[in-house]
Amino acid sequence: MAAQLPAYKQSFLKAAIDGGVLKFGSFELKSKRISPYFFNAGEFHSARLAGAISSAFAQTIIDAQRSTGLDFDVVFGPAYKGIPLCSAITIKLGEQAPECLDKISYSFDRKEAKDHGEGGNIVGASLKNQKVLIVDDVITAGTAKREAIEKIRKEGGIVAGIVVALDRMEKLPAADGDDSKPGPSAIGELRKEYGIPIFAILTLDDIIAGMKGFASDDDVQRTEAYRKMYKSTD
Ligand SMILES: O=P(O)(O)OC[C@H]1O[C@H](OP(=O)(O)OP(=O)(O)O)[C@H](O)[C@@H]1O
Ligand SMILES: O=C(O)c1cc(=O)[nH]c(=O)[nH]1
Repeated sequence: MAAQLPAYKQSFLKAAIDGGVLKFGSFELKSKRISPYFFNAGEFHSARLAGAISSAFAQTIIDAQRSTGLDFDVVFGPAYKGIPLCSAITIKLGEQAPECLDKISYSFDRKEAKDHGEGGNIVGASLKNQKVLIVDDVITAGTAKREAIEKIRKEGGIVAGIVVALDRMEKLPAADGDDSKPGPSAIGELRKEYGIPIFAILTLDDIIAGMKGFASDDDVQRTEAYRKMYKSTD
């Protein structure tokens, strides 16, 4: 286990490993890259694991509030994996910081607009004129995060920041499709382009340090080779 990590990150990494959230093999990502590892936040479904992931998010958010002044009204989870996250994290924040019980809410989007009943794309708190914190499982190329930012802005919200469980530390996909060239990070470009802070509970470096005790040498080598190929220059 990565010894330098704060205790709550270590126990989150342990929960991800023990809960089978972190898998090794061959996985096609949203970006079309083929990855030897995959972080499936859908596996955090038991009461124990849902508690573990929401606690780690709440701790990361509270640390960011203290250290950077992060301020928000609504916790927004992009469909689909962001949906249970935003709800569980909001409940956990209310428990850990009771002063925010009546101050913060959650909200999420539908992948397809609903054309009956209340209609629309957003479920939960209105985003209009609200400071919105996006929570999601993973950041790879930043495509899903860009879509979420644009949706929130369209609804009149102000994006306050992003918190993810895992920063895969990857470079942006190359415009010419040649992924072998060095490139800037997806996370750094989002920070610059939108002027927002982005926080992660774990990074790929933490995972590689933590997997050494339990994964096969072959999986460690393939994950290190993937990091070498796709890690950003910043
Ligand atoms: O493009 P990025 O911002 O780097 O993020 C990669 C995202 O892609 C996946 O979501 P997907 O859109 O496949 O939806 P899901 O939540 O339904 O799995 C995954 O869950 C990450 O959230
Ligand atoms: O980039 C993705 O699509 C992705 C990577 C990952 O580790 N986990 C996930 O759910 N999606």
